[in-house]
Amino acid sequence: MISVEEALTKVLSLAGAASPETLSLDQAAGRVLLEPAISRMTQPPFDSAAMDGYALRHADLGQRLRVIGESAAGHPWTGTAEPGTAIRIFTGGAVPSGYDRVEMQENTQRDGDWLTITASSRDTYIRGRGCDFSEGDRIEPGRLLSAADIALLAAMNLPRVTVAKRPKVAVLAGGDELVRPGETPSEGQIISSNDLAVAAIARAAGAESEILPIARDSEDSLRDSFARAQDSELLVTIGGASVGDHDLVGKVAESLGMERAFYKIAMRPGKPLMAGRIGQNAMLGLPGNPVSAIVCATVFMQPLIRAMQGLPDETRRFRARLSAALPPEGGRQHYMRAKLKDGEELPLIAPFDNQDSSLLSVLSQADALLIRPPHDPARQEGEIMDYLPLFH
Ligand SMILES: Nc1nc2c(c(=O)[nH]1)N[C@H]1C(S)=C(S)[C@@H](COP(=O)(O)OP(=O)(O)OC[C@H]3O[C@@H](n4cnc5c(N)ncnc54)[C@H](O)[C@@H]3O)O[C@H]1N2
Ligand code: MOO
Repeated sequence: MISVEEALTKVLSLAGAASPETLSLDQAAGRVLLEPAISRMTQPPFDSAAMDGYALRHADLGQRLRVIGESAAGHPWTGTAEPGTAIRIFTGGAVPSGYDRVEMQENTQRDGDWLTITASSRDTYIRGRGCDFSEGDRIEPGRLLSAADIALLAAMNLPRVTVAKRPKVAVLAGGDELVRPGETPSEGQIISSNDLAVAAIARAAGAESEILPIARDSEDSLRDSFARAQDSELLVTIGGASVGDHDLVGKVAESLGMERAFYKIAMRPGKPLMAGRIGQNAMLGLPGNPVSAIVCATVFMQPLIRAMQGLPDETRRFRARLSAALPPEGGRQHYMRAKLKDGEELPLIAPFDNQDSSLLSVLSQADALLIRPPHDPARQEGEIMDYLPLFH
């Protein structure tokens, strides 16, 4: 069995280079930028008023001023500045050259064409040309485009960007016991839940995920399902990974030429995780227990899908204080389903009593996975431990 860290390195090495596509900005949020974006604008393109009020000259403060023009956003004033004058100006309007400050209208008194400054602000209320960004400024590739990035790209007058295609991920649940939600299970059957969860987790990481028809517990059925996944860059199987007579995923994958990166890791839940490559495509074999499948999808599949889009592994651990004592651990790194509560300088974390890897009702209440390294000794209440936030 290899460690979680070694397994993650091997999983990430299954990612090929991201494929580029050009999208309009309204499609690009949540995508990874693959080429530098180079601004075609300087922003603001002119000195611009930050307040509604009057443009004037600092040298004229203390005098009554004659209002000789108006500058509104989109409607600049084109006359010539003269001493002792002011320009009525609105937020976003160009400050005409020759004027070096804007006074907000609350600090002025207007009488026909005449203006008195009743109080003078410390700020000039001028946003200088280029104070935000300049033509030629770059946004470097390798970042996930946020709503703010989209706004910045738009302001830079870049209507299209080159981003990573969404990786195609096929999710395959297998087992004679499984039927779809809404169907009536026969004796011995249950509802397939894992494939829906795994597909949702894949989508949250930026993939286009397809849920394949449930495979039966036969080599032929599995082979058919693998064939359907040929166009997907990543096939994620669920179940059939362990040592039982009906656990056929590894066998079928190998008969199709899978180069296995590893099988079995020192992780709880998730021991029978499998990863490798079939031809050009990556494959992850998740264990069937629902919590095992979902935890492995979070810890391994999500970083892999991000890597397929050119993103580095951004998994961040957080710290919390244990709100109860814990017994020592065995040889596998344990991801305990836990609940967070506000604490003083750190949040408090409480693992659920029942950590069985079949319990979806517990996982659905959990907001964190408390990480206990292999052979972690007994822990006291109040000790500081690492955790991963769940589903955020
Ligand atoms: N003798 C041993 N038995 C088991 C071992 C072991 O080391 N030796 N490991 C256990 C661990 S740990 C895990 S995890 C499971 C993983 O088994 P499989 O990956 O082969 O999963 P299945 O046997 O197919 O299913 C396990 C469990 O999960 C349910 N399941 C499967 N798919 C779905 C689905 N899509 N939706 C909902 N539930 C699903 C399935 O019905 C089983 O109850 O093996 C242990 N055994
Ligand atoms: O490792 Mo299994 O994934 O504990 O239930």
